[in-house]
Amino acid sequence: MAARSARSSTTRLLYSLCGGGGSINAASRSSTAALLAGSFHLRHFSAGSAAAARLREEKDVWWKESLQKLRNIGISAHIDSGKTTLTERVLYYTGRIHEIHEVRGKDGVGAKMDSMDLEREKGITIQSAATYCTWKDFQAVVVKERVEQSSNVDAGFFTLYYHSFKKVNIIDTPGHVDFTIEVERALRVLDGAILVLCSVGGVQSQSITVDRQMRRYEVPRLAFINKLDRMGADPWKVLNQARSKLRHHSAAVQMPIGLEEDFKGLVDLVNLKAYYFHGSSGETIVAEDIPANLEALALEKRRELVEAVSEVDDKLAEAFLSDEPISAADLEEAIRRATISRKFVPVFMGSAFKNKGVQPLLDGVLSYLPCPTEVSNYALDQTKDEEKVTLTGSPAGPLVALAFKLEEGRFGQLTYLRIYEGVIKKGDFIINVNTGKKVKVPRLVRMHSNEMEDIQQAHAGQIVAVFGVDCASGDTFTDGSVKYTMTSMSVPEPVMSLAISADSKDSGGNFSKALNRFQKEDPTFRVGLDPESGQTIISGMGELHLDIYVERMRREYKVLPFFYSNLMMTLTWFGVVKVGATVGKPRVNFRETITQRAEFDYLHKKQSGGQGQYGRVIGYVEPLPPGSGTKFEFENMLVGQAIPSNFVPAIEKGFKEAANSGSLIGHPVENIRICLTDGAAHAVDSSELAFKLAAIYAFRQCYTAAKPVILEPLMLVELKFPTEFQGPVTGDINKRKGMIVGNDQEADDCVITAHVPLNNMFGYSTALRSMTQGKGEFTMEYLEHSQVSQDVQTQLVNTYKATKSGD
Ligand SMILES: Nc1nc2c(ncn2[C@@H]2O[C@H](COP(=O)(O)OP(=O)(O)OP(=O)(O)O)[C@@H](O)[C@H]2O)c(=O)[nH]1
Repeated sequence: MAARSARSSTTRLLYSLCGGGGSINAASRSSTAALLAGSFHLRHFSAGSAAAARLREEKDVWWKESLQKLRNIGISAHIDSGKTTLTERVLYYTGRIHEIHEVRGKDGVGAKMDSMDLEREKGITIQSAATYCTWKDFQAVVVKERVEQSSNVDAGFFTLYYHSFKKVNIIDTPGHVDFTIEVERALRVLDGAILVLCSVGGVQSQSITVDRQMRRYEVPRLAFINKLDRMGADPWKVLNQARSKLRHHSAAVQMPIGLEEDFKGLVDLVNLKAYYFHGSSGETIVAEDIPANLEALALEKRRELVEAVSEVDDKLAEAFLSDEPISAADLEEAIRRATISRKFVPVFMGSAFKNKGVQPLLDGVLSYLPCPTEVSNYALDQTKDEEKVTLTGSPAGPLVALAFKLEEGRFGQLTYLRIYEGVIKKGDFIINVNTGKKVKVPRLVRMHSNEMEDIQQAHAGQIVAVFGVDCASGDTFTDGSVKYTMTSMSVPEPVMSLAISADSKDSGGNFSKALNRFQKEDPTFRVGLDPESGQTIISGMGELHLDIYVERMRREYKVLPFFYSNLMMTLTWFGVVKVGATVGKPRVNFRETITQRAEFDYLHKKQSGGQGQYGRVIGYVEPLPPGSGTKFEFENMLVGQAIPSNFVPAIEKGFKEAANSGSLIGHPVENIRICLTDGAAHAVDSSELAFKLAAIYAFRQCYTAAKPVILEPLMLVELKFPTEFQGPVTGDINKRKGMIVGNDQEADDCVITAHVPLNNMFGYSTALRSMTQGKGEFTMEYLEHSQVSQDVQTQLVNTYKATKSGD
């Protein structure tokens, strides 16, 4: 009897190692899924507590090894660099998909990671998509142990197999700056990244933005120079641009064999071997000696690589300086150390579209990017005044997981989680530390683009999704034994707004459902109400961003939105709004601020009949120093009991409310500090309401004296067009009150960088197309809010007054 219970506890342990699904017999069968996932696999056992202890040890080793073989990476880049095309190849070579489909390919299927219809139609990525794959290094370890008979244990053998592959979780992110939040949240939870660069376009504006984001989240990265098959491909020029524009300390780890139409393969500069990619989809790699005509160049480039790595790696520097031969293994290790410590960016090359160079890049991901335990992550302990706690990244620790992305689906909310510590199992109760709510995990899945695979458990280092758990993006979950939160990601402020309403009462329900869902999923998409007109205002990161949501409303919620017309302008809304719909000019998100200190002394008094109101506030407003990072500051400088302290929060609330709408054009007032120095209260008539009103009126009283100004979003615009059109394009930028800050020549193209007010950029894609016979392209991203000129301010104030008096 005793023996049986000992056996059953070991059975349970093994059973849970197998994922808890099915019986032991079922688990012992060679299931492909289990092999792919990398799992324990039991053949036979008959053992007791000694065996259980042994298994526990084995389990620890397995966790450690499994984590060492895991990579969580993102693929980010400028628009159209080939991120989705590259990911499609990765999925194909790793066996996740069985056919390659192109972005906007002739077969009309589209790439796996662009699963939304809109993405496939437009050929752009809108939402980041997650997937995972396994690559090389299959391991089958057999543990065979004889267990002797003892008082409570049967004699016998157990044989334990475990298998594991190197695994890569990948997030493919959009390139367009309007969807930058998708890049932001992916990078927040990833351990490494591939920065894709176009071998013709080089380092473009959005490459600089995503590189900055990678820097912000301290993400080690590899660069992949894609499209070597294109005319004008010049990887060495792009490498130099990465050094100068991105300040990368980098060197190539490969060099091309031929370029453009003659691009045939790559020389691996670490191993000094040439690789060619044969087969209909480049699946067969043939390694050969370096072609004789490239040998000298390959040696020179290898030396360049060794020198660059030696500059940031002492161990390699020692060997390099003493002129010792440097083996491939030593060089690989040094590159790994330098990349993980973010001192070096190894540069890979290839053509995703022509199926060349993708497998060596995948090898590079495993060789040079960190596994989850090599990246330090920390949380804030809410029980110790937000003290920083370094997370071990071990599955043995308490559960700590960050919800970094939400999607509302037919079956409820799908929440993407990055697990930083511990294990999460289906059916577990977990605590949302931000809300204090305890929730059950009804379903745990692993994502493969828009497909899901149910799993029973997931451990530290993994990226999974849970179904039916209500939470906000950025919430932290634990098992309740700790109260940690992860710092959240940086969310940019929306720069553009649009008034919108449903076409009929019938679609009103769907209209608000759609708005609620989009707002919850995307922190850069906001919905508000214009207090004066009562219109619903949607705000986002740009025209394309708002356009995509309007189109999704039509398709997914069957709402035909009606746009209010401010200026009765009919715009062709990126070709989406048809039937001549009247579209109001989208509103730019202006802000107001003050330029000098102004005093206030306001008494709000109503003492005739009924309950009286009495509150006096005295103090001053002043501009916050530039770059202070705070938008609104309130300082209570009261000494003594002129105003009882219980009224101070109401005063702060009043000032905050007043600052929501400045009196110049009704936009929020920012960069302002309010100091309350004195005041007066009445024993009977003072109330929170009286003081709140006093603060609102005090703000209005002193606002003009504080010399308010209007700020507008200024955009960083990058234009590329054939040089012959330089005259009209630069003339047009000047007309739009833009300031040209960079002018470069790239082959036959002119590349101009300019700062232009967003308010003057509406309809620019159409204008540029007609100025350049459709050959020009541009990207635009938010730079800063800057003060408008005096004449623009007068014009805006007059328009605001006219609208108000017309209401
Ligand atoms: N010639 C050539 N074209 C490529 C290569 N890689 C991608 N393309 C093409 O470039 C275009 C853009 O490719 P995508 O994979 O959608 O680029 P992306 O970076 O994912 O695009 P966004 O996510 O919308 O920014 C498509 O037409 C691809 O077929 C390449 O290696 N060579």
